[in-house]
Formats: sequence, C-alpha cells, structure tokens
Amino acid sequence: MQITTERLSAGYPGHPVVQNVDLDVPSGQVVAVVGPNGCGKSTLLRTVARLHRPAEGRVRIGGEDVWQLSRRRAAHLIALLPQSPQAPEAVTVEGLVRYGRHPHQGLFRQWSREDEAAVRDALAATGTTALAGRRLDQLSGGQRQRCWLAMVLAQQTPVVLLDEPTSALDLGHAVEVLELVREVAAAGRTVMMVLHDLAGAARYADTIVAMHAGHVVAHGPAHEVVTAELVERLYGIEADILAAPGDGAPVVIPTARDRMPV
Ligand SMILES: Nc1ncnc2c1ncn2[C@@H]1O[C@H](COP(=O)(O)OP(=O)(O)OP(=O)(O)O)[C@@H](O)[C@H]1O
Repeated sequence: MQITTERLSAGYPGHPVVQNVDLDVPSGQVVAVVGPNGCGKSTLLRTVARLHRPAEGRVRIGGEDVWQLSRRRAAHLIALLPQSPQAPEAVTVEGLVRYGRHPHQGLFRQWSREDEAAVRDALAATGTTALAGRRLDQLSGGQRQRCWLAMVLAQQTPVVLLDEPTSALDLGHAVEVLELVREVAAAGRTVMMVLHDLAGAARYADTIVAMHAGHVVAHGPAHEVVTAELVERLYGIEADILAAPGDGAPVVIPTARDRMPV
C-alpha cells in the first residue's frame, strides 16, 4: 500500500519538529530516512504510524487519511518497530510474537492456524525460532531486536515502519535484517525505515529521504542523494563518496581530521 504525506508538520507542545514534509512511497518499495540525531526521523515515523497527530497536513495509507481509519483498521494496515519498545515483564519470545497477532483476534475470531503460521514464519524469517521459549529480558540486545522485528512481521501488515532496525546488530545480523526488509518489500509490502547506516540505506533502499532540522532536504535514489555536499550539510563533516565495487552503491568515507598529538 502506498504511503503518502501531504504538507505534513508534527511536533510537541511549543516544539515544532517535522515541517512541511511531502512524501510518496509506492507499494513494495523501501524508503530509508536518514539524518542527524534529533532532526525528526522518529517523530515522522510515529506520525505516519498514527501514534502522533499531525499539527498540519495529513498521512494517507492506500489513499485513506490514517485519522479517518478506526484504530483496529489502522492496526491491520500499519506495524511499527519503535526505537525503544517496551515488553510486558517476563514475556517469552513466542509470547511477544503472538502479541503481533492481536489485531487479528476478535470476539468471533479465535487463535487460528493462520495465526500459528504467521508466528512460525516470523520467527523463522528473523532467525529467532531457537529463542522462542526464552524470556525476552534474558536475551542480548541484538537477539531482542530480532524478536521485536519478528513481532512486527507477524502482524502481516501492508505497511511496515522500522525505527533503526539494525542499531544493536552485528554486521552479519544487520545484513540479514536488511535482506529480510528487501524480501518483505518484494512480497508487496511497503517499508519505511530510519537508518543511521548510510551504506545500508544506499544498498537496500529504493529511495533515501534525507532530513535536517525537521525538513526533507533531499530524496531520491542513493546515487543521486548521497553526495559530499549532503553529508556535510547533514553531519557537518567532510567526506569522500566512493562507489562500492560490484553494485556501485555510494559509500561514505569521512575525511580523516588531523588528530591531536597524544
Ligand atoms: N515526547 C517528546 N516530547 C518533546 N520533545 C520530543 C519528544 N520526542 C522527541 N522530542 C524532540 O523532538 C526532536 C526530534 O526528535 P526525534 O526523536 O524525532 O529525532 P530523531 O531524528 O529520530 O533522532 P535520533 O537519531 O537521535 O533518534 C528532538 O529535539 C527531540 O528532543
């Protein structure tokens, strides 16, 4: 399903953050939102997820204004992996992933084979099947992050929003998660993710959205967006941009500054 934002502004009382953002993410695409700490990436994602009301403008999912949807319908369409998710105490991994099926339950709809299969598939896809019986609070940060991702995937929503899904992961698991994101998109779901890893964003996203101080300052394919000028504007550093061997994806190499003598 397509995600659209129209002149979207959002923030907190007395603190405007996201300003006048127009985005259009077609079905089956992966968009990576990048930018410095505090520029408004999570606020944008939470607003798209309908957890935060826009100050102005609107968010549409498949053409429908998210605030015109019932909470239940929105939960069927949108799943969010927040930056610091909170779990019920002592929940097991399987218990957590089963929570992902809650929007599918109802008065007349009990736990089904379909729910069971969704949980099993999500555990398998994230490599967490062997952890299913373990308590979430007794896992490593990276293991926990993959379990949360399993919960989000188990929701089987057409729109998947991920806030820094690779932040706690080692290189191998980070690559696995980004490849999984591509598979999710290839299955027709639309993914919007916040990433600090520019190389990962360049290689795995169809479009990069670069934010600075609440504004989208560039968006498009990585080879157009990731430039030395953009890196300087976003992060205040000089960098060389190289083309990766193989696919030519842009790789950012910060220019070494003169070190202080020790
Ligand atoms: N609940 C809140 N109440 C008030 N201000 C907030 C709240 N959450 C975030 N902010 C402020 O909004 C601004 C944008 O925060 P946001 O979390 O969207 O940034 P971000 O780009 O995701 O940052 P990071 O890369 O550090 O995660 C920051 O100045 C932050 O302090």
